[in-house]
Amino acid sequence: MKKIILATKNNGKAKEFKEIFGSIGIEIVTLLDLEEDIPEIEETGETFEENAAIKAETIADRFQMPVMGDDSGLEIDALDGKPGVYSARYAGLEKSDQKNMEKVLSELDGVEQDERTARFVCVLALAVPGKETVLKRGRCEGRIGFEPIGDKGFGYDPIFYPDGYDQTMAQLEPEEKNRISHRRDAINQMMDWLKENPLAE
Ligand SMILES: O=c1[nH]c(=O)c2ncn([C@@H]3O[C@H](COP(=O)(O)OP(=O)(O)OP(=O)(O)O)[C@@H](O)[C@H]3O)c2[nH]1
Ligand SMILES: [Mg+2]
Repeated sequence: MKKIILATKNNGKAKEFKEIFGSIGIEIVTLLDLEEDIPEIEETGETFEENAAIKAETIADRFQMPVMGDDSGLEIDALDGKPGVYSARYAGLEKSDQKNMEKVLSELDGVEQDERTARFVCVLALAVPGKETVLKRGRCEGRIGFEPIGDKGFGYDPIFYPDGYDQTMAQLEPEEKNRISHRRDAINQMMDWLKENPLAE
């Protein structure tokens, strides 16, 4: 398999998938690369797994080809796992990374450093027409800071300190983020599965 369709319209994800798969010679095509306009896919699931499957299966049905979907987000322990599956739209439907971070920081007002534990989660779904969808969950543990720092990455990266780092995810070089991220973890698990269960060409 030399080309994979990724059912996303998120530029940050698209870039990371292209970097990671590019390094092993696989081309990633996303919904942002297609000429035709694909309607917004409604994320009606209550779990990352359900939403990743909805995205992958919708596009796999449409093109009758194998498709991967990524549903991901941030789970903050002091907020009982929020924003979770609502990470992209936490501060409203217009999807502003800035506003989402502000909302999280204000909800964590008064919460001390030791209590600010969190993790990024990435669930990858591989949908193949006529087959059962395969799901893999990746994680990256860390803590939420007190202000946004750094301008790399996307989403909540400027307020997330991965365990073992005194820099935020948005201060790390892309290669470093891609080495330790939840997305990398999920991709590694999916690649391992694909080695055991190769798709027919
Ligand atoms: O700082 C971050 N670093 C990451 O590495 C990361 N991965 C996910 N997220 C957050 O979780 C939402 C995904 O929501 P999501 O899976 O529904 O994707 P999306 O709606 O942005 O695009 P699509 O793939 O659905 O088209 C994103 O928007 C971000 O807020 C991240 N934040
Ligand atoms: Mg989404």
